[in-house]
Amino acid sequence: MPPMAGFDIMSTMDPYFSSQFTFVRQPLEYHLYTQPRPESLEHKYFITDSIREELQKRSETIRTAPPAGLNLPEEIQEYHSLVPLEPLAGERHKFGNWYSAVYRATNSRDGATYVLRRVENFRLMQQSAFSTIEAWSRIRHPNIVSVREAFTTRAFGDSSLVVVYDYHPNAQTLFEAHIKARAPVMQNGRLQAQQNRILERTLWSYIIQIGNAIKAVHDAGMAVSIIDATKVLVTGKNRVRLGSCGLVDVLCYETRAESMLLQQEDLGMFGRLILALACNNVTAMNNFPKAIETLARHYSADLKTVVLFLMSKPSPNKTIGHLFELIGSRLLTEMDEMQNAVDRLEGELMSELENARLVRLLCKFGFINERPEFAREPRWSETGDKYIIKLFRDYVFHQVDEHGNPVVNLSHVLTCLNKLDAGADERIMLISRDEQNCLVVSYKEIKSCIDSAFR
Ligand SMILES: Nc1ncnc2c1ncn2[C@@H]1O[C@H](COP(=O)(O)OP(=O)(O)OP(=O)(O)O)[C@@H](O)[C@H]1O
Repeated sequence: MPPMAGFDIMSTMDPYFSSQFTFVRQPLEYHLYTQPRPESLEHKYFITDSIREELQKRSETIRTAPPAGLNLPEEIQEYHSLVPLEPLAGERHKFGNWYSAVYRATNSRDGATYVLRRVENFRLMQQSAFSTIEAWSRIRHPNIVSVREAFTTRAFGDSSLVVVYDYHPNAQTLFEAHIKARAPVMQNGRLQAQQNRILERTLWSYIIQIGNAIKAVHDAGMAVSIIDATKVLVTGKNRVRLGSCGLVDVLCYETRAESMLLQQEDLGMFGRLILALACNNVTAMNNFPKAIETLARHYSADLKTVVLFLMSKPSPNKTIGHLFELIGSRLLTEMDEMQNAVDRLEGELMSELENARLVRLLCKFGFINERPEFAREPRWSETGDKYIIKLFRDYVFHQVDEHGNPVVNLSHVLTCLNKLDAGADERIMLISRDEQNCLVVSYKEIKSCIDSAFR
């Protein structure tokens, strides 16, 4: 019996002989397993439009140039191309006792984009205050905007403190996403206020994500110190991250309370944030009984229990760990959602799987075909290897139907390129445009022509 390709049948018979008869693994021609899809499903070769649009918008936001005349420093430390992330004119809110401003900037060392949060007119009393930023920069958590570094600068014309964070393009604050009043819209011929009420399952998702972030910070022996609707960012579909971490630690370095106390305060702030989101009002806490009544009217009793726990008096039992005991099986729902989201994204990624390889192949093609500087060189003449490549290019891209109309068929192009990349033995007939020449060649031969021409 002839041995099977790449596999010696003897090696399965007697384990004592296995060292003599080894299994020879053949390279898989897996490119050939990509079956062309029906023409009507050609769009499936690419990620869906909604995701593409979202990512494209983010990429565009990162690349927009700063408007002229902003009068901002050209460069601060290693950061340049500053763009304010909020309007410079109009009402400004204070961050504690200070005015602050947020800028996007590019780092010249790694080329990445960051956020600089500047606190104006700040005088650093002790250099050791920056040790808290070092501790923050060691925390990497999916629900915390990463803190990179902090420094003081006179580049803005005053003495400013700058804390650098990761940049999440097109992020919104929870306030902007859920609480800020929206312009009324036309409905049934009448202007109507837009419904802002946040869904209960979204609220639970936020509670779990923010609770998770707080737990990571408390486990590291630190406190968040600012949990506020304007300082929590929504960075994608229902994904939230605590922003502005570490800032209070530097600003209030001299007057910081003990971390146990600060952690209890974190839980209170967290409760107030949930209440503000549930009531659609940042000042909901000013009338606590009414706020609880509104919450009870629109949401489940479990949500009320969580808020009451977070707003209860400080006690040794009031910890972020205890909150997760109250949340219970809702954690599983959140886990399901997350896993579904990963599956969805993997599915999207699958549709782009072959594209990078095919683009490289097309680039190779582009380098070889129609080089004007070689037009009269015998080596690049319209004969031999280069001629085959040219005819193959026509076979892939320039076919016409019986009426002389171009055949625009993506599946045909991808099938040809896949077979070419795999160097298949299949033979095709290449015909010159004037129909005077006809060559029968295999993909394997065309592949070797392309390789040698490219070299
Ligand atoms: N790390 C970040 N990545 C992307 N955008 C951010 C980041 N941090 C803040 N922003 C954006 O910058 C803008 C200004 O942030 P800021 O914290 O000043 O919010 P704000 O709503 O203006 O709060 P305040 O009322 O306290 O000024 C917000 O739109 C926010 O989405």
